[in-house]
Amino acid sequence: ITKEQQALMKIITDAYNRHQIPQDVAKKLLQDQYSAEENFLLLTEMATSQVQVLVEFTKNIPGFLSLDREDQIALLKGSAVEAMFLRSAQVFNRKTPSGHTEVLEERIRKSGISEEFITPMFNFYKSIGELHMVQEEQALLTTVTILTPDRPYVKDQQAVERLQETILDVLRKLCVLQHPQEPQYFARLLGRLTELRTLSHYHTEMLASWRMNDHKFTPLLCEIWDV
Ligand SMILES: Nc1ccc(C(=O)O[C@H]2C[C@H]3CC[C@@H]2C3)cc1
Repeated sequence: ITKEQQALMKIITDAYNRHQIPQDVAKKLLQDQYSAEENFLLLTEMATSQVQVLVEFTKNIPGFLSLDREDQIALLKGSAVEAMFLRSAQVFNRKTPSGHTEVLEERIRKSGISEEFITPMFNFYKSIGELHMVQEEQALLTTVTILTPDRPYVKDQQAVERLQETILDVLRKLCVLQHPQEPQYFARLLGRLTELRTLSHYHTEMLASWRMNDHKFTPLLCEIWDV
């Protein structure tokens, strides 16, 4: 890893750690009662704050703000679900001492999300947990997801591709350094991104089923997901 690649990794990882869900939102998961309504409202608050965190994090990706403005929006809208599932997988797998994990799982299971989406979601969380990613890998993988050139409405795909390749190069080298006994680790990481795309299709249906039962979303979630 070259000096400038180390600098790039540091910028991205620091930004990733700096922009986290506010503790008060995470703490709420433990307090209030368990009605489906209450759980749904908590998840809405969690998802909204995760999107806000995503926007702030993305602004720190070197080169992102130099992209065409409309392409920046297209990348954010196109990657929000995947970045959110990646982030919530990491929150979920961080065995917090106070057992947030079970509570969060309980709330997700009892929030009006139908079983057909719950299963793939928790399978994904498990498959992310099994990777035991270091925080740099988490930050870089999320960045690779955001910088996906073939999102809908991206005009200058080349410019996005150049940025993504830079990050992929650092991530590949980092994986070799962090997991020397596992040469195919980098490929496994990228395989998770494919699983993420499947999840985002489930997510769209999840939103539609919530809308059906006139569940209220926040303006930010409506805007980022065109609901
Ligand atoms: N009104 C909404 C509430 C929650 C979501 C959502 O995607 O929730 C995400 C947070 C974690 C639990 C389900 C997914 C992952 C979307 C709209």
